[in-house]
Order: sequence, then structure tokens, then C-alpha cells
Amino acid sequence: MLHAGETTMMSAAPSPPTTFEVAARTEGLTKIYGKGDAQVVALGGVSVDIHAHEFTAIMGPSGSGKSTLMHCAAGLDEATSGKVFLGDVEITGLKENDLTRLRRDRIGFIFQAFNLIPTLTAKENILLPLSIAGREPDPEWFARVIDTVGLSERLGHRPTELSGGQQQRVACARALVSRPAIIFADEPTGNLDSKSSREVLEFLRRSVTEFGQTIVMVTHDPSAASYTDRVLFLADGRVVDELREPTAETVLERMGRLDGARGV
Ligand SMILES: Nc1ncnc2c1ncn2[C@@H]1O[C@H](COP(=O)(O)OP(=O)(O)OP(=O)(O)O)[C@@H](O)[C@H]1O
Repeated sequence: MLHAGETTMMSAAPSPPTTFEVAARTEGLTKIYGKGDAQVVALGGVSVDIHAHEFTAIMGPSGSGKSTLMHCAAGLDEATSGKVFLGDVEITGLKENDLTRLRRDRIGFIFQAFNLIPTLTAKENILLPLSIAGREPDPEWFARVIDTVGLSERLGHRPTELSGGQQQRVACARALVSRPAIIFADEPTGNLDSKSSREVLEFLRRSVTEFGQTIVMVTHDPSAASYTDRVLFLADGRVVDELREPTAETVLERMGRLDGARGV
């Protein structure tokens, strides 16, 4: 599964002699909002690889470009210049229809606000993306996902009959059930208490470790980042640091260094 010659991390960084399969990658990704005096450089030429079958966190101060990077990498927002690849497919420049199909078939999303359909049951919500795509769920896989996420008893409930943590676990199952090449999670625990956050993060961690899923998560929370394999740190629209096998303490320490370098 490894592609010869593919190396880890940003090309400019001194890289360990390990190779990773690449799930997604950006090359010189630049995103500029507005014009003239109102111009904001949200991403200033980001080149980064996202490793397959890993859980990657994107962290950085408010306004550093985390959401913009994730939205451009997921084909939800258009780059000003540079390239984005999902696997071997360059998504920058795809026609809207092709991009919509690719997002539907190969990408899963988890948002802070759950984004469940209130009139549908948990089961119907989980299966909705597949039914829109005209695909049948694999019953064994569906059962395994439901079991892992601990929702067997709640499948007939509507979102208002579920706690926030349960709703987010429904959203996680919905993202996972189609076995996407990559899942993008934008602050998935941002609206949850610490117990529910732990449950969701444990589930995301298990889906990487046990199912080989690839997940990218934007978070502000060092303890959420400690569930991941790798943290990419952004500052002022650039990837400025990265950390493997993070703990909450090492993440905090790196973030402190970042703030120090920016004079905060
Ligand atoms: N639609 C937009 N129009 C203009 N500027 C934008 C737009 N979206 C983002 N920006 C600007 O781009 C920069 C990066 O924003 P982004 O939301 O990616 O940062 P972030 O790191 O995700 O921030 P936060 O942690 O606060 O969510 C910020 O300066 C922001 O104000």
C-alpha cells in the first residue's frame, strides 16, 4: 500500500526515514479572502501530507487558518492558488459536479453542531448519505460501527431524544458507515461536556486503530489532540511545527512556544 518515494511531513522539514501512505496532500496552498486593504491571507502557501490510517489534529491560534485549511482540503472551499490532492486525484480544478460526487463518495464530515436531520431517527440519519448516493449499507459493517459507537439501543430515537454526546456519536457513525477515504472533523467535541468528549474521541481513536480510518480533526483542546497520532500546528496561515504521539502536556508546551514566538 505504500507508494515508493512518498515521504513524511513537509518537504522542507528534516524527515525521519519512515514512509507513510498519503491520504491527502496540499502543495503551496494559498487562500486569500477579500481585496485591497481588506485582503486577508488565510493560508500562505501550505504544503503538507496527511498520512493514511492516522488520526491527525490541526491546531493553532484563533485565525491561524485551521478551518480554511480543512475546508480547502475537503473541497468545501476553493483555493486561491496551489493544489489539493485526495489520494492521487487533484481536486483543485475539478468541476463542481465531479467535486460533489467525490465529496459524497470519498469524504466523511463531522461538524461541531452535529448537523443531524431532526425528523429522522438515528438509524435514518446514519444511513442518509448512503441512500442519497444510492448505495446499500454493508450490514456487517453497519452493525460493527453501531456497536463500536454504542448506539444499538438508540437507533429508533430522533436527535431531540438523544444527549449531545449521543448525537455526535450518531454523526460519527454517519461519517464512518460509508468507509470514506478520509474523515474531516471540525471541532467535533466543541459542544460537548468532558465525558461525552472522551466518548467521541475514544470512538474516533478506535476507528483509526481498529478500522484503519484516516481522520483529520481541527481542535483547540490539547487533551483532544492527545488522542491523535500527529499534531500539525498552524500560525499566520502556515504550518510551523508538528508533533508525533502527542500528550496534552507536550501539546500545551508547543502551543506556549508558538505564542511566545508570536509575542502573545
Ligand atoms: N469568508 C471569509 N472572509 C474573509 N476573511 C475570512 C473568511 N473566512 C476566514 N477569514 C479570515 O481568514 C483567517 C483564517 O480563518 P480561519 O477561520 O481559517 O482560522 P481558524 O484558525 O480556523 O480560526 P478559529 O480558531 O478562530 O476558528 C482569519 O483571519 C479569518 O478572519
